[in-house]
Amino acid sequence: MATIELEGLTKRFGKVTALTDVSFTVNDGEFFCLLGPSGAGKTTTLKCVAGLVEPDGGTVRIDGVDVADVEPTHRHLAMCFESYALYPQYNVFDNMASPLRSPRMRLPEAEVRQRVSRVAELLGIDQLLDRSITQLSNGQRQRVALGRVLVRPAHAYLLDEPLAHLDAKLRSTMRAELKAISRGDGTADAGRTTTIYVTHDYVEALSLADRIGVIRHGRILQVGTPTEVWAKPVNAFVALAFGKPRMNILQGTLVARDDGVRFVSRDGAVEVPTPAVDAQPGEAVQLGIRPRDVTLHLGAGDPPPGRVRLDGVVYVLEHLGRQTEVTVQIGENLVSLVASRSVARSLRQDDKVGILVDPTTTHVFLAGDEGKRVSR
Ligand SMILES: Nc1ncnc2c1ncn2[C@@H]1O[C@H](COP(=O)(O)OP(=O)(O)OP(=O)(O)O)[C@@H](O)[C@H]1O
Repeated sequence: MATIELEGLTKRFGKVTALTDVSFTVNDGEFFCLLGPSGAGKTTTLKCVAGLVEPDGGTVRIDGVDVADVEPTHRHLAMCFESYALYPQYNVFDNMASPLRSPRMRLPEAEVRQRVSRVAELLGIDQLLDRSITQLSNGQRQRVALGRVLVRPAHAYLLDEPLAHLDAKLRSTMRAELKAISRGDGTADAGRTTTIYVTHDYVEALSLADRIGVIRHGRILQVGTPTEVWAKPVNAFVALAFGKPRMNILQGTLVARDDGVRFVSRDGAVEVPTPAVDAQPGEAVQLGIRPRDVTLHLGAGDPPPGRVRLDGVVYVLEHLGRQTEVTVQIGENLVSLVASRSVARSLRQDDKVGILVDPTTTHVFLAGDEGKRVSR
């Protein structure tokens, strides 16, 4: 177990700036997900921690010690990068056992067997232990590569998209297993192992992480618990990074009315009170509404107290299994919501519908794709 601190890391590759002032701390035993789109700098960050990339500036500390002069092999980290290298001439068992039999570790063979079989069982590859690597699917290879990391006693695991090549069902099973392994369940090592886990999949981050660091263009935008990044995204980019369907973002301005400040869309068709906003009337802003915070209001009648009714027409219906994504056009604005199949079944394109918005669940950001959150 270890604390890992990154302070002001910068890295350039020629003209490309991969990291700018990256700072965050991963606490002892914490499962930390680094989430960001392709090219954001996730792998480079992980490699700086591992010692495989030398940062141009900044510091990496492991348990309070600056590791700039510590060789990768002496950092006591177990790493799994997406381009996993396995020994094709060995079977699965020997691949997983190889780090434990290395001259540096040389664990007794009984312990090697015990560790390999526990992890293999957790990852669902125990029936493959005698197979040659060449006889495995990509998904199975990926699990072997991950297993090879997890068998090792280490101060921390650095995992780079370890579930990338698995199908959806297996990914979700593996997520649960990984969470269990990181807690120390079923492994020989007591307690939780500090883990930095790189992913571009927000579901993975929300379900696995104790805390998430959102990275874009080599900068950390927000670090927070899954609840914090979901409920209080610091800017519009972070808001859009979580959730499917994605958060609705409407462009407009803040306008002072007699009863308080409101968001008014550019075309004037959407007006929603913005009760707690740190911005001035007249400012260009974006209103964020999560699809699951919007409901349909079919028929006439006043909205329930505390809700705002907006009227529009059905723009598109998209079936998502037992639910349907309904996109409603209000003036020039599109607002998506998720309705039950039974409710959506009665709807047709161009039908007039009302939607209900609870202003206390909305998010207000300044204009721009990284527009800062101004709602409290
Ligand atoms: N060895 C290298 N030489 C040149 N440029 C590099 C090198 N490694 C990374 N980069 C560049 O640095 C930036 C960050 O890359 P990095 O691999 O860290 O992103 P990432 O978030 O892990 O992306 P992905 O999800 O696609 O793996 C990218 O623009 C990438 O092209």
